[in-house]
Amino acid sequence: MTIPKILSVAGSDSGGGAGIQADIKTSQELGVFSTTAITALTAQNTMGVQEVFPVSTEFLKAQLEAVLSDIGTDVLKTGMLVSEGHIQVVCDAIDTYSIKRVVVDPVIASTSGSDLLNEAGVKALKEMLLPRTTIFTPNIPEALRLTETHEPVTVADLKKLAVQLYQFGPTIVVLKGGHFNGDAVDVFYDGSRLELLTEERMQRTNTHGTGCTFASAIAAELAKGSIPFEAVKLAKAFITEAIRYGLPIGKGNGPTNHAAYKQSR
Ligand SMILES: Nc1ncnc2c1ncn2[C@@H]1O[C@H](COP(=O)(O)OP(=O)(O)OP(=O)(O)O)[C@@H](O)[C@H]1O
Ligand SMILES: Cc1ncc(COP(=O)(O)O)c(N)n1
Repeated sequence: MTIPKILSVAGSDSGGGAGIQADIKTSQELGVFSTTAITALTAQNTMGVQEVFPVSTEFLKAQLEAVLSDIGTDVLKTGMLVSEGHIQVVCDAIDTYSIKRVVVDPVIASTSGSDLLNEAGVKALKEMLLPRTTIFTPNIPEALRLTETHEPVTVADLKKLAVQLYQFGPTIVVLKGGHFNGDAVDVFYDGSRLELLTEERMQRTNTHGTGCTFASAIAAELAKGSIPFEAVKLAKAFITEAIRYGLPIGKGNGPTNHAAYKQSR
């Protein structure tokens, strides 16, 4: 029996809704084994990020080597990456272990406004990691930061932005429309095929960790052998149910409900 596996390289969210915790819960729900390499510990809850304690680049490398030299992985997924040095270590691991499927969620800042990747890290993300990326999943503020363009107003603007992001080198761009005005429209672009994945926008406050959950669902489905577009379609259904049944936990923005998709089947 082959067991599908993902390796999540991300930060720990003590509040349990985003980061490593979201990735583990999502892959478990989708029947995929997840290993982890933690880039930073955050003291965080539904109100925001109180403190960040980065792991040294040497210790990140030790975690990656421990996992990859023994267990291996079908897909490597990244979230919070802290700095240029951390990105270099991840790129070295991708090359050394010839990892062919890489899902990159460019966590630049938390929804509550804390920086989770420094300035040099944003440059390294563009120059080093994106050319090694299979599926790149920026949200609109991240896309604008990387391309230095204006806020998309129409769906045509969203499509243009996805095409611009493709120039950074990933095989596929999935531009997330959670921050768009109107429906929650995501754009899938692989250099020739451009598809829209559209769901009605739900008015919800418990949306902490939506990006991490969506990207890890894509990674899990790729690990199970789905082709990229099918993996993205399933991840969209997974996140839609997770947002619909978001959990009223804590005093601020609660987490999404990672169990909702499976319960709805
Ligand atoms: N209110 C909503 N209703 C329906 N779908 C939504 C809503 N908000 C986000 N989504 C969907 O959730 C997924 C994640 O998108 P989003 O743009 O929120 O990511 P993100 O900003 O990286 O998330 P976060 O930073 O909160 O972790 C996308 O598929 C998006 O369309
Ligand atoms: C460790 C970690 N990784 C990612 C996020 C982004 O999630 P959000 O934008 O929902 O705050 C986060 N807050 N913390």
